[in-house]
Amino acid sequence: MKTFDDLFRELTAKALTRPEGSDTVARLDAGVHQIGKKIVEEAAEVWMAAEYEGNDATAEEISQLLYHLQVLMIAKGLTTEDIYRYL
Ligand SMILES: N=c1c2ncn([C@@H]3O[C@H](COP(=O)(O)OP(=O)(O)OP(=O)(O)O)[C@@H](O)[C@H]3O)c2ncn1[C@@H]1O[C@H](COP(=O)(O)O)[C@@H](O)[C@H]1O
Repeated sequence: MKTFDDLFRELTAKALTRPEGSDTVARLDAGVHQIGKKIVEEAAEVWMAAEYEGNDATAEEISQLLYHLQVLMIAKGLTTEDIYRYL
C-alpha cells in the first residue's frame, strides 16, 4: 500500500523527469494559483463526503486532497521535513 512518503517520492521524481502524459507535470506547469484552486475544491469535496457520504468516499476524497497538497509542496519546493517539523 502506498504511503504519503511513497507518493511524495513518486511525484518528486515525476517533477524531475517530466514523463510524457503525466497529470502531475501538467498541474505543476499550470502553477500555484491553479493548484491552490484545486486544493480548495478537493477540501470542499472532503467536507461534503464526510457529512453526506460514507467513510469510503470520505477516505478517497482525503487521498485526493493529500495528492493536491503534495503537488503544491513540490511547486513551492517544500519537502516533507519542512511540514513534519510543525506536526
Ligand atoms: N494520487 C493521485 C491523485 N489523486 C487525485 N488525483 C487527480 O485529481 C483528480 C480528482 O479530482 P476530481 O475528482 O475533482 O476530478 P476532475 O474534476 O476530473 O479533476 P481535474 O482533473 O479536472 O482537475 C483526479 O482525476 C486526478 O487527476 C491524482 N492524480 C494522480 N495521483 C497519483 O499520482 C501519481 C502520479 O500520477 P501522474 O502524474 O498522473 O503520472 C500516481 O501514483 C497517481 O496514482
